[in-house]
Amino acid sequence: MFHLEIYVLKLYKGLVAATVEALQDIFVKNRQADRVVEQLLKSNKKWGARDRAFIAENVYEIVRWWRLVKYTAQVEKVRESEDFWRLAGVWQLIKPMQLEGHEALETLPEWPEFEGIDREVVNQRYAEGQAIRKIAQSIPDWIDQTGETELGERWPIELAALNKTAPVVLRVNSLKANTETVQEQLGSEITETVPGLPEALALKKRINVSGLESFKNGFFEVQDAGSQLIAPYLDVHTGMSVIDACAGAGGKSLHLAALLRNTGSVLAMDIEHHKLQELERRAARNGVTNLTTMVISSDKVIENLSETADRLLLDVPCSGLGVLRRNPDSKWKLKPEFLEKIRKVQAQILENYSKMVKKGGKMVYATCSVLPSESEEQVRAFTKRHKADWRFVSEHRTSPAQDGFDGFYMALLERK
Ligand SMILES: C[S@@+](CC[C@H](N)C(=O)[O-])C[C@H]1O[C@@H](n2cnc3c(N)ncnc32)[C@H](O)[C@@H]1O
Repeated sequence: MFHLEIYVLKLYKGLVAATVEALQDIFVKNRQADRVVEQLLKSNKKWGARDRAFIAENVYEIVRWWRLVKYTAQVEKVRESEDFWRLAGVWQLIKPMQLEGHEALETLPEWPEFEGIDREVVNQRYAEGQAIRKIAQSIPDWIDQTGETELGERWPIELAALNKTAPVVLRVNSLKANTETVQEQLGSEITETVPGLPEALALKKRINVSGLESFKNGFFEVQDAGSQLIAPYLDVHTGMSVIDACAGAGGKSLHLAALLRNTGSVLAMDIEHHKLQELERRAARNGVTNLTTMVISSDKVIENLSETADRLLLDVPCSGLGVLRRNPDSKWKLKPEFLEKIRKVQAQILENYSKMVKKGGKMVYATCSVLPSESEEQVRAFTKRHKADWRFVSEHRTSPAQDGFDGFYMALLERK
């Protein structure tokens, strides 16, 4: 969807050192990759646009290809600074084979940190790694196994697509703007429309959108195309009472408020207060006036809202295995125990929160996971338990492999 520039490669030691520092923060201090990159880029005002792009791209791509890079570099445990430097050096050699638009380096610079990296050995190890899926696709054994068990033949195709760099997609805020005006403001060569998604604009060229006046004025939000299908799936009409019960920082709450054209009400709920505070800031920027927030501090909060919603969105917490393109570090941090636990939380949320829907009202259950055990199977189990009072209407999946969107699942159910 967007075009990468061809980089003529010259390595600058300061930038590689910054990349190494970020990787240490992510893998040793266990910090979130996007936060680390954001903070690092803020910390040095002297870096130009190309330097920033170099650091962001190299950090994200090394994290994405971590297992493959380690295998190629023959580093089992990455602990010391010298291990990280070795990985950064080996990555520079294999980068042109992994990413489009990168020229091969003739040789690595003769820095002491890169001593002992032999190009021939690197090429040989890289070729060997390509024959082993979990190495070539850089995924932990247990996730590869779970994916294969749950998705069968579709798994290798989706896995490969989940390792692609994600496009940046905007959702135009229909309360303040339309796609034509935003396209004009950004420049026609910057964005393109997305078939089937009237409010989406995909960036053809990576730019820092959050610094733009039109962003600060609330004309658009950054939201993946697959995610933009979820709020419309809830079939909202003006004047309705809508609850978004796992609202987080509110990507979908804002979309729901816009679909309601600021009529009716959106009650955005979450167990985490700081996320709702961020949502309130975003709502103000978006010109949203029909939204309130509420922290779920106990079961009582949910009970008190029994049969009050015309529409309910349950965008439940999940493994995030549909959005690995954007959060490649999560595959290294995710643990089987967490997946087990989160499936139970999903079932409980469906069971308890669905009571907030009025008779005749509707609910969408959504995940950003490619796994049926967090998605289709949860909905099947729920409708089986509640045959008498809930009707399954429809479901939809987005596929990173087939439509290039993140991997979302959404099911629409109606209360009898
Ligand atoms: C997939 S994220 C939501 C993303 C959000 N809807 C958006 O569009 O940006 C799931 C959210 O559920 C929240 N959560 C976790 N457990 C919850 C619970 N028991 N009840 C309500 N929300 C919960 C998390 O804090 C997180 O913000």
